[in-house]
Amino acid sequence: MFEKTTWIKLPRNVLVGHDVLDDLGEAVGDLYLTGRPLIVTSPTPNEIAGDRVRAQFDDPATAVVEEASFAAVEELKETAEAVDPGYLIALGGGKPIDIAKMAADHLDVGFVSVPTVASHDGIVSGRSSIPEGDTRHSVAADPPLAVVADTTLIADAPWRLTTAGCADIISNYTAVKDWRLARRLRNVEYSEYAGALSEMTAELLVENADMIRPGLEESAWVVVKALVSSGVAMSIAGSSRPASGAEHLISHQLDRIAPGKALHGHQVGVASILTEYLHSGENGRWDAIRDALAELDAPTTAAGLGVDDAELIAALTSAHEIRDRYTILQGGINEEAAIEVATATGVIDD
Ligand SMILES: NC(=O)C1=CN([C@@H]2O[C@H](COP(=O)(O)OP(=O)(O)OC[C@H]3O[C@@H](n4cnc5c(N)ncnc54)[C@H](OP(=O)(O)O)[C@@H]3O)[C@@H](O)[C@H]2O)C=CC1
Ligand SMILES: O=C(CO)COP(=O)(O)O
Ligand SMILES: [Zn+2]
Repeated sequence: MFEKTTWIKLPRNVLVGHDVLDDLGEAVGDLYLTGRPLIVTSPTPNEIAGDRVRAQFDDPATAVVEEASFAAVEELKETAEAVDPGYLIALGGGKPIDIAKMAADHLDVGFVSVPTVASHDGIVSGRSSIPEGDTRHSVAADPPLAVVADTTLIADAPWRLTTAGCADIISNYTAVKDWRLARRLRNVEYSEYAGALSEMTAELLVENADMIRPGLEESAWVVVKALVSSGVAMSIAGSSRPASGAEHLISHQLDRIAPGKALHGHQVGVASILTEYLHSGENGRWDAIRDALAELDAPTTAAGLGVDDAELIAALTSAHEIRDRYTILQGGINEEAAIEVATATGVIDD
């Protein structure tokens, strides 16, 4: 008997473009939500865009979060108890978006994502990534009901955050390779639709890297659309598999070994060079990944990430220990082999 069920949760309204922040009220109105909104933001986006958001709603409440942590999620839930919001609006980068996403899930209310940076695909996905001690927990939650991404604001945000978002998308290329490998060797559930969408999104960014430039609104638009596609791929898969393979494991280990030194997207980009080499050898597309990252001003080396060669090697050799997710690193890579791949790809010096 056929017993499979699929439940794909996707945002209903996605607005990306020039000054669309002023259409937020209309996009939210179209969702038929009731009650007052609680706007969850952090200091800079609150200063840049908080008043423009508040002006579009009756009786909005605001919570400003300073850090991403489980304590911040609990604090937000306490604020929500006092405010009694009908829904949450997250305004800012990954920090307020992840906290609002998780709190909304616990409170059983909807949430709307209003990214002011394009730093990673968490701005549209159904996953929160919350640091705790030296670990980052990837927690499933409902994706946003709507995403309103104002390219005017995003184009003005620090360029390094945008290049991190680009690198997070480029890393989908190796994430999908790991997913396919896991299907072949461990029969893990695989979605052709999610895999193809994620892979195509990464390919498009690699091919068009030279057209993505700082301060250009059109570039912000291309990057946000790619992040939306990546989020949709994860929603179709019902997991982060289409966008998170061994390169993400290496990055998660770098978060522990060398915390706070580099942005998530930059770490997964460099790690993707390594895992592509491991998948396909010297004739693989690791150099196309490296060249696309370089074209975008994203780091391509350990030094570019601000981490020591030894820290990079430690992350690479221990990445397989942290998650039950079959990848090219299953069983681990020893130090000698790790140094060889990192040297061959120029990620560490000879
Ligand atoms: N859910 C997921 O899949 C993933 C989640 N993450 C999580 O996301 C977080 C990192 O994301 P990131 O977006 O870098 O985090 P932040 O929200 O901290 O944003 C980065 C910086 O940009 C500032 N900022 C925001 N908008 C603007 C703007 N328009 N102009 C200028 N500055 C701006 C913020 O200011 P301020 O300091 O005032 O907030 C902050 O200093 C981490 O908590 C990480 O764990 C990372 C990867 C994946
Ligand atoms: O960063 C992500 C996808 O780009 C989320 O992946 P994780 O499930 O590894 O946290
Ligand atoms: Zn990522």
